[in-house]
Amino acid sequence: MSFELLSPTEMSEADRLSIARGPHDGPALMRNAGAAVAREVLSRYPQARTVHVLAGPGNNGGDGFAAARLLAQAGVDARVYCEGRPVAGSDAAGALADMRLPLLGFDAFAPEETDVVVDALFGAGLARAIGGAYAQAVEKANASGACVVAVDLPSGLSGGSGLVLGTAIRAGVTVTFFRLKPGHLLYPGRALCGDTVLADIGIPADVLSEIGPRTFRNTPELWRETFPWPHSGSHKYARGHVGVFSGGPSASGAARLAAISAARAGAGAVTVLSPKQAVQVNAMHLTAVMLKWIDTPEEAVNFAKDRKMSSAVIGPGFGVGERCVEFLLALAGLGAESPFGLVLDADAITSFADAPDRLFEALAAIGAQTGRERAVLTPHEGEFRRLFPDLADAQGVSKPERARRAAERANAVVILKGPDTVIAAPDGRAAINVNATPFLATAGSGDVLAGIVAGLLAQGMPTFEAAAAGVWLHAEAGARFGPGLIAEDLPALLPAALSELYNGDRTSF
Ligand SMILES: NC(=O)C1=CN([C@@H]2O[C@H](COP(=O)(O)OP(=O)(O)OC[C@H]3O[C@@H](n4cnc5c(N)ncnc54)[C@H](OP(=O)(O)O)[C@@H]3O)[C@@H](O)[C@H]2O)[C@@H](O)CC1
Ligand SMILES: Nc1ncnc2c1ncn2[C@@H]1O[C@H](COP(=O)(O)OP(=O)(O)O)[C@@H](O)[C@H]1O
Ligand SMILES: [K+]
Repeated sequence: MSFELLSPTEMSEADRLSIARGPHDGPALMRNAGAAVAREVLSRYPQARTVHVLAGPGNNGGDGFAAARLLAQAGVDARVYCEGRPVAGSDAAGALADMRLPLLGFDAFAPEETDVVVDALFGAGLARAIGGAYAQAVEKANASGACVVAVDLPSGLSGGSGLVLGTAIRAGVTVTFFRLKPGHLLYPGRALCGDTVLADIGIPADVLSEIGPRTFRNTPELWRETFPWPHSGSHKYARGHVGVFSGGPSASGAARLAAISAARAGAGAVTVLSPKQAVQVNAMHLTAVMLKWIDTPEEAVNFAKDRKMSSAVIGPGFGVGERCVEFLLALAGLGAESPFGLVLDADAITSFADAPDRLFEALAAIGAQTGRERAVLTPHEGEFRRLFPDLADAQGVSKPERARRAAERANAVVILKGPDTVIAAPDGRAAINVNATPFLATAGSGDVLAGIVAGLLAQGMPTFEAAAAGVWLHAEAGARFGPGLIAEDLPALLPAALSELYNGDRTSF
């Protein structure tokens, strides 16, 4: 499956460019869309005798008319309900004229549990909250227990943001066209779509070069070419050296989780940088990972320079406060001689809650030194709110857009975590992750993610790609375990996920 995602505006641009280039005009695209929906209904629900088609006033309704015509031709009892009529001369009006089935009002809509409902009320053109008779029809469909096949999007779901406007239909299957939309992958939308089927309706892929999509599904195709596999001439120093800052004696586990994960992700060397009081406890638990006693920011910077550290993780278990701020500001000065990647998680984010601009300025300095942002922030929604309170509360703004604005402001790649983790870069690229499992919601899981990303950064992978690959690998590892997963399990699950990537076992993800 392709990885570009199109906003409703970009999708209508794709329609427009495709129609301008031919060979399919608007009515032909609509017939193809209707045929894809009818095909899905007939193949999934061969026993269904009655199919209720809810048609809206725009082209989404037009797809519904086109599907109803084919369903009736196939011998199905197709009943079509419509309140407003399509605008005269529109493609939808043409599809209605071709359909030749009676139009019923929404009052007559009373689906049984064993029926199928085709939801063609609103798709890309949903402009405001659904209300009135449309909302009642949506509620009736949801309450009926009938299987719903949504055309393009479950009605009420915003294709751009994945947010619900007013109310929304709950679909068992969603048939969408040409490319997926962000709303199919972002919650709550993802949960409303059921299975999402992507249908080819004849729009040529080369329209994308003119549209230039900036939002993607996070699949290996997005970053595979930049993945840092070792080659025959590699030696451990060429594979990067990661430093992971440890907290005190009662908070050192997070750093060790991040450290072993960085090593599993392929870093040639990993050192836990530990305060004196925690050196002993760290020493008892580390084998391949090295250990260095570091008490001051100056010692950290000197060690990083002497031992050619190429990335660092700071935050997990480190402790919130001025000490963390001082370490971070010192590390931000690295990178003048060679690229230095910095992953900021947990306490390193929270430590700047009172003065986010201080952090953003420091990260801008890294960018200025290395020519590109080399820092990654990994907030969950709570941590995001501490640094970007205005963006956290922005009404109706999608998760990718919030992450993008944050990335631009922070001069860093932002991994905004959750069931639909978004990775965003200051240049406007954003990827939505789709392979996670809820079993990843376990203490320490975020520390593992921070370590994986640092491991990839240390090997020279570009920042956005390293962040996206790290999120994918973390989720893939979690998905391989399932129930009972704890964070300690994750590093040992990485080799299988990496092998699959390395061997190219799966050609499409
Ligand atoms: N172009 C093509 O060739 C192809 C397009 N395709 C299909 O077209 C779909 C997009 O069609 P679309 O742009 O007409 O939008 P659509 O989703 O039907 O809604 C717009 C209508 O709804 C109305 N409306 C909006 N919100 C409302 C609300 N809350 N409550 C009440 N009314 C509301 C709005 O009215 P207005 O806002 O103007 O008052 C307008 O009348 C796309 O999803 C795909 O299925 C495919 O066939 C492939 C080829
Ligand atoms: N419901 C969920 N489904 C999938 N992944 C989830 C879910 N909840 C959390 N995660 C993932 O689990 C990880 C938790 O990280 P974080 O909240 O930082 O935990 P911790 O600080 O305990 O390590 C993140 O990668 C996040 O995306
Ligand atoms: K719909």
